[in-house]
Amino acid sequence: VAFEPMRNYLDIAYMGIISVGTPPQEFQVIFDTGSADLWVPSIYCSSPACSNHNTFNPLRSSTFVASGQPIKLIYGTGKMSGFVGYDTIKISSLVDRNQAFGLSVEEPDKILELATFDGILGLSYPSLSVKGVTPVFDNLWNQGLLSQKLFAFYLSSKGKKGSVVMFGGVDPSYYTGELHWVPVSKPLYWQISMDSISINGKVIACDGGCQAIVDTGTSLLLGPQDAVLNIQEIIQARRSTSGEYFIDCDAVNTLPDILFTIDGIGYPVPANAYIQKDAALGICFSSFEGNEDISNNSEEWILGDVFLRLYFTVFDRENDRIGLATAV
Ligand SMILES: CCOC(=O)N[C@@H](CC(C)C)C(=O)N[C@@H](CC(C)C)C(=O)N[C@@H](CC1CCCCC1)[C@@H](O)[C@@H](O)CC(C)C
Repeated sequence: VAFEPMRNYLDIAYMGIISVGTPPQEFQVIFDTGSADLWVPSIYCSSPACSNHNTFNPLRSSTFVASGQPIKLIYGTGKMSGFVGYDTIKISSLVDRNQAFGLSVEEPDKILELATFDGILGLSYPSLSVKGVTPVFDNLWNQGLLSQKLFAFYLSSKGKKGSVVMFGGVDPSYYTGELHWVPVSKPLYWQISMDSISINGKVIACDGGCQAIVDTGTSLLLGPQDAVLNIQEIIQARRSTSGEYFIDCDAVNTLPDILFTIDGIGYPVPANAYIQKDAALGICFSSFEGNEDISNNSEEWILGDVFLRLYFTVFDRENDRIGLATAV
């Protein structure tokens, strides 16, 4: 099992260090199960986001091979465009040779300029990656570097042991109880079927079942606008002028768990997880966010870091299933 330690940035993002090229050039990347491509900023990018981040210089890598293929990646927050190159990528003890990755030429969004990471390493299915590009995990597997075709995430909360993504095996010291396996419903994202979302035994969303994407690259819990509005009301969150929903911080002690039932098993999310405290401002916000991208009828949720801090998650490509267990 290869362990890649990650830094927890304010419970918003988890990033680890990889190196690209020979000799190695280091980058901080988000390990994102919600996308499938690897890219890093390059010396050919003049966006503000590139001038204040590490940039890859292919001219200084003896193992770099250019391809004329353009690449353009669009995320919920942020986008990049550039071109595809091949080089050696190092992730902890793993040496991923001849890996296709994006070199950015444009990174127009402010969010990437302010980001505490340089690039993104996607861990979703190859069907989600740009045409003809083999994702990192698939390349690692194809090179026989992993004993099992899976990876797992432990996302730390404040003051707990370090966050880590482990490749090729599961270290059971990161969870208690049993792993519950849920089949991937559609192998594009790490997508599963969810039974319901309830509070005090009453279904408040995902009534009759819905889809959920398990996404390490998303900070909060996203759902259809009106479903989320209903939850905001139930937890007495009030809309601020800036569009966020804030809650009386004392409510953490009185609001009940919200239960995400998946494959017949209930996964409680306590109020201290679905309420984010902004320590600096001393105010509290709801961790539920309406996703305007997702139409209200295709009830689809995104279980981000808020959920993943509570539940150690195994992403099993061998069996197209996700394992969930209570994180230590
Ligand atoms: C308080 C609000 O927090 C955020 O908006 N956080 C950002 C991540 C932060 C590190 C900038 C977020 O959740 N972004 C989601 C927003 C989306 C759920 C509407 C996203 O685009 N995540 C990216 C990965 C992000 C992209 C921005 C850079 C960091 C990695 C990817 O997982 C999704 O595109 C997957 C898709 C199913 C929605």
